Amino acid sequence: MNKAVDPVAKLSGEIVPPPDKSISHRSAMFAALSSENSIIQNYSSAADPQSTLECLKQLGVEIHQEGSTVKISGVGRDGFQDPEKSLDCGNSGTTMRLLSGIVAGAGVECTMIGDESLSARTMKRIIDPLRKMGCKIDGKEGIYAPLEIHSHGGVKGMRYPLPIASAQLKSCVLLAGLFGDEPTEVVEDVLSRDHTERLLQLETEPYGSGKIIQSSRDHIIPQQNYRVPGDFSAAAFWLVAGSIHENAEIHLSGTGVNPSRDAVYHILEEMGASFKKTNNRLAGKEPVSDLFVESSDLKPIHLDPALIPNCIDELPILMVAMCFADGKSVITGAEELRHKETDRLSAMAEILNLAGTEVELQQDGIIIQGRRDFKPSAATFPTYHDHRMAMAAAVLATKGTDTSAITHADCTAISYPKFWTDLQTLSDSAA
Ligand SMILES: O=C(O)C1=C[C@@H](OP(=O)(O)O)[C@@H](O)[C@H](O)C1
Ligand SMILES: C=C(OP(=O)(O)O)C(=O)O
Repeated sequence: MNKAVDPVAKLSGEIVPPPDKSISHRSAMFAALSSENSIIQNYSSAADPQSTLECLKQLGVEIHQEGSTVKISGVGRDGFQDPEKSLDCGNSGTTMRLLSGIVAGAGVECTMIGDESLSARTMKRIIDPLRKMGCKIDGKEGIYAPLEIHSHGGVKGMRYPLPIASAQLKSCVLLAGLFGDEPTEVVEDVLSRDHTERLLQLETEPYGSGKIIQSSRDHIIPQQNYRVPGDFSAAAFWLVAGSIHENAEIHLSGTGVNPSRDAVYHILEEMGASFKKTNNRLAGKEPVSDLFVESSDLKPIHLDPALIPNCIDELPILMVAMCFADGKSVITGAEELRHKETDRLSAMAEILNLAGTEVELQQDGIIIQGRRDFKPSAATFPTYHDHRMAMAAAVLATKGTDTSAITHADCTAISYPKFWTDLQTLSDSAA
């Protein structure tokens, strides 16, 4: 389905961002792992976190969903059943990489599958460490889904310096580590999102500029009773939309502002964006605030590569902001973008090019020549079925010279089912 996006003269109103995707996945998996029952409020209705619930049900976990409230009866580490069919992770890398840590650790006999995009994403990063821990796991051509997982003689704890700054890899190893008699220590030099350590209340200690996180069979897995915060990664589309429109005032209530996720807030502020953060509070272990953004003049930036893991999913929309910052902006150290739902570096270069921005694509980044008075050309923007490409292209198109089309627009349901309605709400309230 193509979606037409018209230029918008003004953007204003209040948005409640969708429930956080990363936290929703984890809340369900950790609730299942716990020996107690949990009630999770504001669980995401997006396709990816729903894939996680379906997989857990296949593993014998009792789950009742009423609206956005999800009740999960914990089965404990040893209560997972061998599923009758393959575990379908859909489009969700987080489901496949985190759940594989649990099922491989538990020695559940199963096959994990995904859609075309997920089946083309490397799983080598999790297969290698899981094998070192004694888990039995194999993939197509050794590195892709379907993943075949078998029972084994027990998980061996290990010390694991992370070779990639990836929260999915970190979480996978820590989750498998929960099944080992000896501790597993994950050494993280470059800090990535820390929801797993927070929500499981794992022991962490500082180590150089990073930290060491520990898991083992002795660790008691806490109940997961809380309200999932609004998704900062979804809110980021409106932070940028509000910054680049001359006539914008957007309120984003109940947005998660975990410091390991909110780098783009600070990057945009450094670029000159005008934000306010109020009503700071906690939802369970996670910080939440109400955010406000209004029109601003953006300056270009050379992004510090150390910040990349803390804004990895926001880089596509940050590239859109860079198109409106007067001068040359540079992103380096972002090769991981090539391993997402699509190659997000190439796809964004194509989208920005079609809009008329001068870009230079590099192996690990992009150089963008921005202009304060930039008027994106109307175009049919390809998304490669990638939700973040679709939403970034849509925000760009709201500044266009004429009506644009966004291809495969329904892919926004992967993380943000109400995206198109929210865009309409912000555009209508300006009429
Ligand atoms: O742990 C998570 O919930 C996620 C980690 C990130 O992936 P990597 O760990 O591969 O960087 C991110 O891109 C993804 O959307 C969600
Ligand atoms: C990369 C993403 O998710 P996942 O890896 O879970 O598919 C994303 O949501 O941008």
